[in-house]
Amino acid sequence: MIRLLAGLSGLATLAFATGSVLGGVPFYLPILSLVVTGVLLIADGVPVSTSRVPLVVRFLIGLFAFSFIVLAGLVWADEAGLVPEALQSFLPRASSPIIAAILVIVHLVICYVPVVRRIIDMANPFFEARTPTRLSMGYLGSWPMSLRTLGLGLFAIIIVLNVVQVYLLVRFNYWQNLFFTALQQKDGPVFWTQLAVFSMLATVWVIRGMLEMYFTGVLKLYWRQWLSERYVAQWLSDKVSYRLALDRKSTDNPDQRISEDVRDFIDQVFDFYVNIFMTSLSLYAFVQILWQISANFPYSIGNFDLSSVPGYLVWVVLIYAIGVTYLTHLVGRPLIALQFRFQKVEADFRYNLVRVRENSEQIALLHGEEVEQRGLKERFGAIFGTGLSVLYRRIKLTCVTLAYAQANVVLPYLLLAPAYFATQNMTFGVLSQTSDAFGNVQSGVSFFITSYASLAVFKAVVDRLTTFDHAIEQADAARNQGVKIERSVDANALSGSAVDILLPSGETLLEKVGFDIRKDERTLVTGASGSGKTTLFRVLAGIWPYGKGKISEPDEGAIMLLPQRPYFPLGTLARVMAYPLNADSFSKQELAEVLKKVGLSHLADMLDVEQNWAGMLSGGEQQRVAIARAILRKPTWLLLDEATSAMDEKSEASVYNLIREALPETTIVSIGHRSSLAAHHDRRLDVVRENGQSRIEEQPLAAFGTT
Ligand SMILES: Nc1ncnc2c1ncn2[C@@H]1O[C@H](COP(=O)(O)OP(=O)(O)OP(=O)(O)O)[C@@H](O)[C@H]1O
Repeated sequence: MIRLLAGLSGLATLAFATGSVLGGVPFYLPILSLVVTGVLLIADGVPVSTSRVPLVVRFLIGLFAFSFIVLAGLVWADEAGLVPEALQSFLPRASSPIIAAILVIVHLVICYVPVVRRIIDMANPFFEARTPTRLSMGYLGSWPMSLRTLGLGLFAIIIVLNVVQVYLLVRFNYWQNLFFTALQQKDGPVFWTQLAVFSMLATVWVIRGMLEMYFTGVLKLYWRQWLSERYVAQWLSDKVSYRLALDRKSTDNPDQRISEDVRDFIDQVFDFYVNIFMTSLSLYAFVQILWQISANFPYSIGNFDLSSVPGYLVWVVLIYAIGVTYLTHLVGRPLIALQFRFQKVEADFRYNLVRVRENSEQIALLHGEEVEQRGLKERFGAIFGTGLSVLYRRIKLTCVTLAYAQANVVLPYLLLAPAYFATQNMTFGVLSQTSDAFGNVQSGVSFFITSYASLAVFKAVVDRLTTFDHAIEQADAARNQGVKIERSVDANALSGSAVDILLPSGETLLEKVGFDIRKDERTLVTGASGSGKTTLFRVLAGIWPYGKGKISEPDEGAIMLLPQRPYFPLGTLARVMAYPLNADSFSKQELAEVLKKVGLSHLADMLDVEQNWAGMLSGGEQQRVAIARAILRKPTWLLLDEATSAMDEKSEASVYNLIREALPETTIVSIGHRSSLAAHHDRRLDVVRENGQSRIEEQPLAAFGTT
């Protein structure tokens, strides 16, 4: 597509050059056309590599290049006298193709600005995604398309709507002149005509606003859905979330990054681009108007005729806007740090409340309410203090901005009134139009000056997402990096030789240990608290990334590990039991039978009940549900890490007997501290911790509990 445009633009260059030599066509058209052709070729990978320019920028370059060719073509057609008189008023200004060509060039250049490039690189994958989706537009219907078509299509519509907005602003500006002049001259017919024109313009204005809101909202939602799903998939792929949690220094709050930061990134990248685009266009349009009008307003300071400076009103507005924006910056600057602090103390307070809610039982048992109240009061004290500082700073800032807004009402008149009174034939319409153009230029300049502050906030969001990306990449790479555990498949044993198991800090927990757990015997792993039993199980289950040595074990799917505190997802009891499979993977009857077997027959009628099961069931009952899960899954190897510790000895014995009956093909490896467990196993491995290091020793079962 871009190449086709480059070809068209190349042909246009030849046509414009001929027109220019023959006379009529302005000399800059062939030059610009040549430059646009060059940019298109570079964007398409000629002569540099294609990957340099992201798709989303190539698309924008293409869009603006197309506008350039059309606009330049119209200007050319007008010069050639091909446009009928009636259509003259619809022709673009001679300068319009210049803006389009500038936009083409600027978009290529900004690709090479490092910070902008980082932002584009983060935004681009959405616009490249070929994932099929449906664009549904309420009553109008819905259409299948790829995300890439949807994203680029909506983006193009939004840009066109913004161009329409600037066009309308300019039309309103001219309308002011005609309308107020008609009022002043008591010209009834023109007044009524202009009122009708206004109604039409206003209607288009309202419809345009609604359309922009709709398309922007839809695009942002699709984009956010895609980006959140991508992050969630990366986060939950191949144990990345677990490894991220192990390495606590790398990323805080992945939840916040996936929800708030993704939302903020999309909002800000979008608004930032659209605002810059819109403001640039409007500045361009209104600077021209103000520049032209300046000549009509003679203004002298003493003997100096200010109006002898070309476009002096533009310079005045520039100096004024820079001055006031600088003042606003001085007064408002401390607010950024204060806001940051305010968000932090708010988050601290909320986090404390959540902790109290989650641990309400412990707090009640320990009579900790008073201490908690004091803690919460202190946290709120920080909110109060910071809130007051924010308030005072805001009042000062509002004082400046309100005064500025009021001054803006009269300032243009203050500047223009002397000329208005001194010039007999100057209409009130011109005065009003000038004041409007003045306001537009001034707010455009202010936007550019203040946008650096939003860029700072924006950068913080981009940084948080980039570090998250890096952390995910690192956690993914940690699987292979520094981890020297060689795994080979052996369906009949869990064995290891010269295995070092390390902690995330690099410290050695188990050094050069060997073990051989065979399929045909039930093994009990014992050892003092903190000796490393659970970590050994994590290594066997394939989730612990820190270590080296050789391990042989069955395929990952053959091993199931039940921890002391099982995880219960939110949802129905059937879902909890079937996890991680779907609830409908098992029939209700099957689930009810297993519940009965593990001694939870009283829950058999509640399989479809949705509630916080982890909060409602006792520790022992939760462990029984986990055993039920294992019975449903029928693993070849079942690792029980104190998975029956919350049960009394009798219940524990019946659970072990049940496992033996229900899962005759399954090999059990348990971790436990109770001597009664010896009866359910054939051998014992003891993890001994001495001088800060642990080793594994074979010990007689009979000695367990008596040592
Ligand atoms: N994610 C981690 N980060 C840092 N240290 C850890 C981590 N997990 C475990 N450890 C440390 O490793 C050591 C062994 O822990 P592990 O849980 O394997 O012991 P254990 O023998 O199962 O203890 P217990 O019988 O009390 O359950 C402990 O000192 C523990 O603090």
